[in-house]
Amino acid sequence: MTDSLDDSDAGPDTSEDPEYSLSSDDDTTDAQSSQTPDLDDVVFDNLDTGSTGDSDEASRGLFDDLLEGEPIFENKEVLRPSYTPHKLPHREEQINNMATILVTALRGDTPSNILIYGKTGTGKTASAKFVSEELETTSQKYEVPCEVEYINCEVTDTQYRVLAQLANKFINKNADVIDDRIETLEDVLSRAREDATELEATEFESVDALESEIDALEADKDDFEEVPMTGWPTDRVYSSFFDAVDYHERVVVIMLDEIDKLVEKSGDDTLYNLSRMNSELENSRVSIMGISNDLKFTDFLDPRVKSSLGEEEIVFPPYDANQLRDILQARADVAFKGSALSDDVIPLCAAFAAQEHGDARRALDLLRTAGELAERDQTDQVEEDHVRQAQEKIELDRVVEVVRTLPTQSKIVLFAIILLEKNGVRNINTGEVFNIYKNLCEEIDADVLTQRRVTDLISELDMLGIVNAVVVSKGRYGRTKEISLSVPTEETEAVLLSDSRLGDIDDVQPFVQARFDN
Ligand SMILES: Nc1ncnc2c1ncn2[C@@H]1O[C@H](COP(=O)(O)OP(=O)(O)OP(=O)(O)O)[C@@H](O)[C@H]1O
Repeated sequence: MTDSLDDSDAGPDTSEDPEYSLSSDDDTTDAQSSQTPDLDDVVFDNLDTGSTGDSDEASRGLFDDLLEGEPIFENKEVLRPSYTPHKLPHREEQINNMATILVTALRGDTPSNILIYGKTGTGKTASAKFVSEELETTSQKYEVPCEVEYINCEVTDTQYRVLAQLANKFINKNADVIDDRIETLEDVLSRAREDATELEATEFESVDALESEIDALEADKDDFEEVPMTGWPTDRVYSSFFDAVDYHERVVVIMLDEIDKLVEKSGDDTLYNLSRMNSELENSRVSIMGISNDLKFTDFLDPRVKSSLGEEEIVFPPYDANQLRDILQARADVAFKGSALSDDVIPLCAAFAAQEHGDARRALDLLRTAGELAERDQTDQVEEDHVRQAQEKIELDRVVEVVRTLPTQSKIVLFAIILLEKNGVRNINTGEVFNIYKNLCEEIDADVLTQRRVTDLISELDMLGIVNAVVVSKGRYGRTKEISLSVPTEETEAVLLSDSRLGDIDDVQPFVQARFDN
């Protein structure tokens, strides 16, 4: 098809050419437009402007350039957060501790509840998932019923949702178990109808008994009603979950990742209910594995919940630079082509991430981004400089995300600080920020908060690392805050102005002037 077009005089296929469709729309009547288009005209139009050639070259160049460089990556996926590694260096101790506690489940007993603590990126989720998979595999091997259910409480953050999600998981699992059982029994039934001695090896005394067991199983299946994601009273959701879990003998480990988010959002009722279930369950046993990066969240728990949940505690300390090197090296061996990394790359990524409280996620992000930047440069080696650029890029991305998601009032306060800095004001104080803030609010019709609230918002910006506010003593004039920006001015301003409300402010100069008038 392509060949015949190239060789013929008809010119390129214009069916998707925007120029063509524009001109035919522009000046044709309905009657004309229903006629066969005159291809020759279009071809000549394009030839006149020379646009076909250019755009072909441009679109060819776009991908050709990128493909030309030796690819650096062998398998980039292993550097992504979604990848679950099978080896977790420097977490042997924590993994063994978890396994020692959970092995009880394989003996058919209830394991103690476990609380896992550690800062972000210290491998808590990866280790807990690894142990769970091993636990489930071993339970299948020894035919001891043991199941692990994972819930991310950042997403599923109310008692209703947690219980409904769990209920539905177990309802579905029960349905599978029931279907299997019915299939087996129906098989026996059909053989028993031919030959009654087939029943001798079973627990059924007659074909009737077998039939009524199948009917009972069908009825059980119908009884399990899926829980809707809203609308039921919580008691009903709880009892659905309870019945579904207790349907047959098993040990269930409920893994609640980011458990602090659940407590923060909806208190400790869920944990209270889950932790007292075992005294009422007849067939099954439930054990909870909570994961948190907030060491203090248990302070908000009812003492009974706190002691039950924290039967066993496992701490995941931050990684140091050497440990991060090992983690990166193991992944890099799979992710990159043989000699794609220069010697300094892994130590530098590890050193940067070690400064960030030993976060393996950050280290892996850095390595992946450095690789992508090198790929974009079309070099065949990732160099130290790519890591430095990656560090800046990740930091900027973080700032952009934090600033973009600030509430409008905080954005106005931050904009006021930026305006002051851009106009060369040094040692900015709260009063100056407030004056400009007030004017900006009036301009965009936003509510004006009190100076005290604005001071709080400045402290919040400080905590987010966007501004730096230090309290300085002015001797007998008391104390004041000196505020400066901790993030790049231009980029932050651009993010703020992309907010439709702030973007409406055309000329900011009068607002800065206003600080001298107040
Ligand atoms: N010891 C390790 N070996 C290999 N990869 C690791 C190790 N520790 C963490 N990682 C990787 O680092 C990333 C973050 O780990 P993980 O999600 O387990 O952290 P976390 O402690 O649960 O963090 P958060 O509290 O933010 O959820 C994942 O991509 C994980 O595969």
